[in-house]
Amino acid sequence: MAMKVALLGCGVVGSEVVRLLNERSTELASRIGTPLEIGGIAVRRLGRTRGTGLDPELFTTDAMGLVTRDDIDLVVEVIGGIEPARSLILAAIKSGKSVVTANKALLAEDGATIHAAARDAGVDVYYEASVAGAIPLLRPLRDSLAGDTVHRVMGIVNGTTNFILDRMDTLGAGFAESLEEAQALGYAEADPTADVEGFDAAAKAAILARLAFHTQGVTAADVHREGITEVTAGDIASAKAMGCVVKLLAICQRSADGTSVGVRVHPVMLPREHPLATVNEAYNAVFVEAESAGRLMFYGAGAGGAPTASAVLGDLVAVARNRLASTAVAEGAHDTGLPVHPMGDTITRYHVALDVADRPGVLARVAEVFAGNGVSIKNVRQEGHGDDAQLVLVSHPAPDAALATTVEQLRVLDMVRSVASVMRVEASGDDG
Ligand SMILES: NC(=O)C1=CN([C@@H]2O[C@H](COP(=O)(O)OP(=O)(O)OC[C@H]3O[C@@H](n4cnc5c(N)ncnc54)[C@H](OP(=O)(O)O)[C@@H]3O)[C@@H](O)[C@H]2O)C=CC1
Ligand SMILES: N[C@@H](CC=O)C(=O)O
Repeated sequence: MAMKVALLGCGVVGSEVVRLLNERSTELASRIGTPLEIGGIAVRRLGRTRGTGLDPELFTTDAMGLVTRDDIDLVVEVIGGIEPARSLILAAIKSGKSVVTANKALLAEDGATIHAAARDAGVDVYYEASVAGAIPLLRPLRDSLAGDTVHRVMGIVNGTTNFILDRMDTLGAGFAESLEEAQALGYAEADPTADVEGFDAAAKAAILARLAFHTQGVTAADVHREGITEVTAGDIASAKAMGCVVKLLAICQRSADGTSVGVRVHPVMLPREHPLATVNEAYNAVFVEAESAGRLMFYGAGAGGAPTASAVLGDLVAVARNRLASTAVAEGAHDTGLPVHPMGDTITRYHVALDVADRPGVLARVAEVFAGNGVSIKNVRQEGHGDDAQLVLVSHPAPDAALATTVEQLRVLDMVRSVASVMRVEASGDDG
């Protein structure tokens, strides 16, 4: 007998899920051991042309009625956002359905509730598509690395911002036109503020931290977040001058003593020889550093309808197989309870470019401010002369709070006309 799938949402991702379910029905049936059949599709606007070729009778605006129908076995949620997605997923779980979702915003805000409900009901909640699109990353972290100790997860997890930064770097394109292009290609969230202000990457970072460090309490609100809206053409040029490229990174890291974790999303300058520096367009790439496995790198399409639908289908096959075997993965039962430490305690490195008056004693005064905050300078160079003089400094690793205070104090020095660029720097080696 066929297993019936309820699809919630039929937009960029949902319509590709429909296409792949139709095109691959025979292979999927043989891989699972039984066919999958679309039992219904919930959308917001019934009249919209979707080109799925499906019977219009399958479409409904009654999503709650659909997920609680007795003949539905599996639910795929690709609506996005917190509500009604949360209520629909919880209702599906309560009525014994396994769920596949791409919804990082919801999982980052309330994943603990959803996993607890799934454990109680003995059903699966799979969400590979929620982080890094097509890249198999979450199941390797959850399953393959379950016997190891992960120290750091660091990567590019938002396709839209990587696309924009890449266009700004390689073509000198503007921010707004690059964002419009990313939207047209189906990479951006329904509200692209989630992408450019770093909310989407922060949600993904929270999910990665939870899986990597087995700590259920990390939510998007715990993640230090800075987006790319403040990145200027000057920052890009400054990075270029240093042989670097600007990327928005998500970094989840155990503290040196292993008693807490840091979770952050912000732009960084990366040396061009760094493997993440070569990740262009909407591609994503994530480094995982584990005690015994060493360094692993995951790379692939991070956004877009078809790549994301591929991850959804992989999960659908997995949960369908589990259902046939009357088993489910109980996720989140074990909790290390590791707390998230404040950004100020995180060890980072800064690049600072200052427009300064070109007069004797400037460098000494600037160096004094760094020293006063216990921050040592790795290198310094002067560009230009007279009114155009710019002092460019890169610090050694130091607590982020000390670096931030250093910049605040530099801003008010009378010989500093303006702070032209401030950005964290990630080294090619281990000292980042
Ligand atoms: N796009 C991408 O590259 C990726 C997206 N994701 C995630 O996948 C999910 C879907 O994204 P995407 O497909 O791009 O989003 P879209 O905005 O393209 O599609 C959303 C779909 O949900 C439907 N919908 C919205 N509100 C309701 C509601 N209240 N009841 C029923 N249906 C509703 C919409 O209906 P209608 O068509 O009638 O408006 C639409 O079909 C999100 O969680 C997103 O974060 C994850 C990875 C990559
Ligand atoms: N808007 C997201 C879509 C995938 O998660 C992105 O750009 O990465």
